[in-house]
Amino acid sequence: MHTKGTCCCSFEDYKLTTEWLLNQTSHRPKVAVICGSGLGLLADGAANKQTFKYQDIPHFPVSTVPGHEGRLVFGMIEDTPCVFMQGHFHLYEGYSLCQVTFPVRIFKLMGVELMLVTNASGGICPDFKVGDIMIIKDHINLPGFAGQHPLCGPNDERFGIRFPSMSDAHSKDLRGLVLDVGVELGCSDFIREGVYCMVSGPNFETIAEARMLQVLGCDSVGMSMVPEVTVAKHCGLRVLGLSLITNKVSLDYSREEKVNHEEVLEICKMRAEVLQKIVTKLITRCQQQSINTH
Ligand SMILES: O=P(O)(O)O[C@H]1O[C@H](CO)[C@@H](O)[C@H]1O
Ligand code: HPA
Repeated sequence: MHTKGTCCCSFEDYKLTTEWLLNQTSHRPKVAVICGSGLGLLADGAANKQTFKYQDIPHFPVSTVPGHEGRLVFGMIEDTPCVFMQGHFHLYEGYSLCQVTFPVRIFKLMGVELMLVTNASGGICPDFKVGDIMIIKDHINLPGFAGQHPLCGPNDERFGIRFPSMSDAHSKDLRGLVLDVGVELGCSDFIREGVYCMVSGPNFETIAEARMLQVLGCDSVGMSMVPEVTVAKHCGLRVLGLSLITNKVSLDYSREEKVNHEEVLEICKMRAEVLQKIVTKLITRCQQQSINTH
């Protein structure tokens, strides 16, 4: 029985979904890629694909936001077995954080070791331009400050410890690797690094809120990713986050432009191909490194 404020998913739920998937596919993914708004194309580079609609997977939430296809795609990037989430879940859709992060624990139980998260966000750092790709160096869990935290409730030691450290949530090695990959692909000009802040949404920020976030040290703001990263880190996955700057957040009352989701998707479409190249190369490099270090 679940009590108020605790996780709505039991270990048996996670196990059932994992076993269902493992029975349906012979893929055994080592890398999971969560594709943010309009970035489902990241799965296109995978070979030997097998796709499941979220609605057909037991206990899986479904995507309700345009730009989130709602499909789980298994496939190979060179020699690395991967799983791609074409669309993820948000608090503003009405999901609990336990539902939002449900797939992460499924990945863990399936044997995934590395999770790459992508998303769209609004640039707060004045140096950022629309179309920049921000390597997430760190994050601020703003809903977490108000008790909206995916690890609230009884701790399940089978996944991780009660008080996990988050000071190294975003792998330093992987961040360095993205910079190298950026140089190789000739796209260093628009690769940045910064702090991502999660807000619950669904409205875009007021100017006063945006100014507050800037004072707090946020370089970009979005409505996702932090719960997934927190749960991934809790259960021992390596994590790398990449955020596409799709708009500049208004910090000035005289600015007339207003952001909208269509514009966000448009920029994602424009950058999806290069982001796909970065993700593909990164996965290949990780595979080579693990071969070299074993
Ligand atoms: O974080 P993702 O899902 O990539 O998308 C971002 O873009 C949407 C708003 O346009 C919100 O969902 C926000 O979080
Ligand atoms: O400006 C933004 N704010 C919050 N979330 C977002 N996702 C894309 N752009 C934004």
